[in-house]
Amino acid sequence: MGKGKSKVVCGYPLSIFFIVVNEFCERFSYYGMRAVLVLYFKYFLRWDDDLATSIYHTFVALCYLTPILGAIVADSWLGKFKTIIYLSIVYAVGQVAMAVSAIHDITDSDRDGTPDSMTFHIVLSMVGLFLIALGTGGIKPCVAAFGGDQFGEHQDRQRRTFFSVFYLCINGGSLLSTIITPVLRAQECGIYSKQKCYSLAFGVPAALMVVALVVFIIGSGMYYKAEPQGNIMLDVCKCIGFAIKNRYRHRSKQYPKRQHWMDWAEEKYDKLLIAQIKMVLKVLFLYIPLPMFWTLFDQKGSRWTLQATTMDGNFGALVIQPDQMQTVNPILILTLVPIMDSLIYPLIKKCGLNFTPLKRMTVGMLLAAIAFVCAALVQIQIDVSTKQLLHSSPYILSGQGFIYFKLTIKGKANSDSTTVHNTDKATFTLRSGSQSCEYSTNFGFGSSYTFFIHSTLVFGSNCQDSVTAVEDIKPNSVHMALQIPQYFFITAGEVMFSVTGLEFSYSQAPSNMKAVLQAGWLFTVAIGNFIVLIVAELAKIPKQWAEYVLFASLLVAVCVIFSIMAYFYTYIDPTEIEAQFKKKINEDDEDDKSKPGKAEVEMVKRDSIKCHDEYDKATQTKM
Ligand SMILES: N[C@@H](CC(=O)O)C(=O)NCC(=O)O
Repeated sequence: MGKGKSKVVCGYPLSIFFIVVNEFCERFSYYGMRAVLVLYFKYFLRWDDDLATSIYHTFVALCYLTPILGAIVADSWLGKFKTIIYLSIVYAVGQVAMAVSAIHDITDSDRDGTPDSMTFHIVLSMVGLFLIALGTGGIKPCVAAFGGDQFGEHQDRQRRTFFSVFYLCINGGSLLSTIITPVLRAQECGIYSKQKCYSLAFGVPAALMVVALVVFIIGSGMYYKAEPQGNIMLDVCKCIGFAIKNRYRHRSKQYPKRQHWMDWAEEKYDKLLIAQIKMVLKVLFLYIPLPMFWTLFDQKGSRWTLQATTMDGNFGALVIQPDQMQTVNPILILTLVPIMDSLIYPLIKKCGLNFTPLKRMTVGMLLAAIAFVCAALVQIQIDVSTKQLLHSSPYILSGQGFIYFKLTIKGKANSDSTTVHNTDKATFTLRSGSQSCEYSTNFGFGSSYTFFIHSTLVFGSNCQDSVTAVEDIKPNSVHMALQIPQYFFITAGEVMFSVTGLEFSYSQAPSNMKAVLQAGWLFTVAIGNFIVLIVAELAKIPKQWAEYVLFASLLVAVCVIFSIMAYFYTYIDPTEIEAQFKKKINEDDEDDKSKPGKAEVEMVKRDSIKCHDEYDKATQTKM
C-alpha cells in the first residue's frame, strides 16, 4: 500500500502518475528553453560568443545552486507540495517573461525588424532566467523526494522502479524538446516584420510548464503530504555548532571520549536529531568526490559539441548539426535504463554478485572516464586528418587577373552570407549590372574554398568554366558517428551513477531531511560545472586530446578515492533507526516518570549508550 489516499494500480500508488507527467513537462520546458538559449543571446540580443557562453554557464550553475533554497523552504516551512506549487508558478512566469522578451515587435517602433530598445529585451530576459533558475532549481529536490514519499515502507522495489521511470521521463522530455524547439526557432514570425521565432521557441516551453503545474494540482487529492518539521537546517547547524563547542570545552583528558564527535551535542539536543545528523553527514561526506563525474558529464554540451563542429555530419538522408548530437544522450538513456533494470542488474544478481548502489556509482565513474578516452581517440583522428591549409589568402591576392571570394562550409545553425550549411550542390549567381550567370559546385562539411573568377569572364547562362575553386581547408573527414561510442559510455555511466545516486540519496536520508540531501546531490552538479571553468582556465592545454586524457585521469583518481570511501560506508535504514529511537525515548520518558529524582548526568550517559547500541545495530550492513 502507498502512503497517500491514492488508489494502488499494479502495486504503485496512482498519485505517482501525476508526478512523473509533471516531471516530463517540466524537463521539456527546461531543456527546450536551454537548447536555444545561446543562439538567442548571440543572434537576438547580439552578444558575442564569450558573453553568451558565460551567461549560459552562470544560468546553468544557478539552476543547480537554488535546490538548496527549495529544500530548506520545503523541509522547514512550506512542505514539498506547497513549495512545488509556488515555485512552479514562479518558474512559469519566468518562462513567459522569456517568451515575451523574444518578441522583437514590442520595441520595434521603426518596424525595420530589429528591436529598438535592446535594454528592455535584455532586462526582461535576465529577470526571466533568474525566475526560471529559482523555479527549476527550487522544485528539483522536492519533486523526486515527494515522489519517493508516496511509497510505503514495504515498497522498496516499487520506489526503485519509480526513480528509473522518473529518469526516463526526464530524458523523454529533454529529447522531445531538444528536437522541437530548434525547429520552432528556425521558423519566421512577427507582427510588423518576420524574424526567427525565438518567442515561439520559448513560448512552447512556457506552455508546457503551465501544463506541468496543472497536472500536479490535479493529483492534489491523492498525494501523501509529509508535514514540514520546523526549521530543520537551522537546528542542524546549531546542533553541529554546539557539538564542536562542547567538544572543545571538554578537550582535557579527564573527560571520557565519546563514540562520535556529534555525541558531544547530547547534553542539549535530542538524540534522534543527533542520529539523523550523523546519517546526513555520512552521506554528504561520500558526496565530496562526486562533482568530478559532472565535470566530465556536462562537457557533452560544450567541448563535445565543439568537437562535433570539426566532424562530418552527413548521415546520407540526414545532415546532423553538431548541437543535435546531444540528443544521442537522452535517446540512449531511454534505451539503456530499461535494459539495465530488466536485464543487466537481474543478471548480475543471478550470478550471485552484490552490485550495491555505491559499486554501481563507482562503475559509472569509470565508464565516464572511458568515454573521455574515446573522445581523446576521436580527437587524435581529427587532428591527424586536420585540414591542412593549402595556401593562404594573401598569397592568392598576389595572383594576376582574378577576383576572388572565400567560402566556408560550417556545421552551424546560423549563417552569414558566405556560409553554406550542408554538403549539397550549391549554386551561386554572379552578377554585373543586369548581366548574370550561374556557378554550381559540391561542398564537403567544414571545408573552405577560395573561388577565382577569371577576369575574362563572359556572362552567359553558365559561368562554370570561368570560375576556379581552390580548396583552402579540406572537408571534415572524420564522421560524427564516431562520437557515438563516447556518448554510449558517458550515458551508461550516467545510468549507473546518476539514476542510482538519486535513489541512494533518498533512501539514506532521514525522513525530515530528504529534500536537503537531494539538494546536496544537485549541489555536486553545480560544483562539477565550476570545475570545468576552473580547469579549462588554469590548465590551458594546447592539445584538446590531452585535455580529455587529463579529465579522464582525474576522474579515475577520484574514483579510486570514492571506492575506498564507499568500502567503509554502511547502509542504513533511516526509518528503522528513527522508529527505534522514538520507541526508546518513549520508554525512557515512562521510566523517568516512575523514578523521579535520578541524577541527570547518569541519565544522559545511559541514554547515550542505548542510542549508540540502536544506531550500531541498524547500521550493520557493510557495503
Ligand atoms: N540525461 C540528462 C538529460 C539531458 O542532458 O538531455 C538527464 O537525465 N539529466 C538529469 C536531469 O534531472 O535533468
